[in-house]
Amino acid sequence: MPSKKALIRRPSPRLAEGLVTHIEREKADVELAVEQWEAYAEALRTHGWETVEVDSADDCPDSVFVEDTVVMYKNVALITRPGAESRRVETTGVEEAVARLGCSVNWIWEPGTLDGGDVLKIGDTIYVGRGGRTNAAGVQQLRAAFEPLGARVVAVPVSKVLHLKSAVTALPDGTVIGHIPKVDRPSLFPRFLSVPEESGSHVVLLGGSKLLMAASAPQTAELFTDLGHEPVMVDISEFEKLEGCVTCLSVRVRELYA
Ligand SMILES: NC(=O)NCCC[C@H](N)C(=O)O
Repeated sequence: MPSKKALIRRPSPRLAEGLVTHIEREKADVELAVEQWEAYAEALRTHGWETVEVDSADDCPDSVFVEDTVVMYKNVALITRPGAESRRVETTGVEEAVARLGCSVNWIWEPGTLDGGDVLKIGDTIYVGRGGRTNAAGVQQLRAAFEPLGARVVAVPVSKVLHLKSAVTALPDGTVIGHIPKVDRPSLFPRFLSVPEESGSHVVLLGGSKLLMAASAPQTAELFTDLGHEPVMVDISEFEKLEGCVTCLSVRVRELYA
């Protein structure tokens, strides 16, 4: 039976030491971050997702951004090899968690690097961002892992932001959304809608017309409401200070038949 589980990982007490690449560092308030993370997890549960906590990794400041460590396609969990060396140790706990869930497990190997934040799935098309964290070998390995299972992998350049999904995600109808100044090549996507705020580019599909979005994108939420979607807003300000967005705080596991 198709599953509706979401992996999440409690913020590390060292969250404020997380990596910052494209923005100025602003000190994150860890206590507030934990509250925001709990509200985020609650929003997932309210909309029918069973949250599964990966064992926390207190020594890994960026471990809350669990999306970067694993890519799901069908029942296969592809454990990544994060582009930032300091994040590679995060994958151990995630590997244990997906194995416990009954996923089939595969890996990105050296010299490949790939962050889950660079992978956007729209049906059986998998866009992968080739940027600061994902290299060409990582793209090739992603292809080798998922194309035999029926996916078509499309590589796109990413230079203006941390990850592909910092620039674009997709609405339930497959329309790709992004804030134009941050998107390298909007023309690569068959249907593209420009949004007014950078953080409006990030949505997690909760099911039906519900979209989980950051509270920092109220104008984009209005645009989506006008188009018949139903935004569910969460404040993730402390994660945004570390270049995180709503997408990177969870990994939805939808096709488990265990
Ligand atoms: N998928 C994502 O957008 N992940 C955000 C990761 C932020 C973290 N501070 C990092 O630089 O790796």
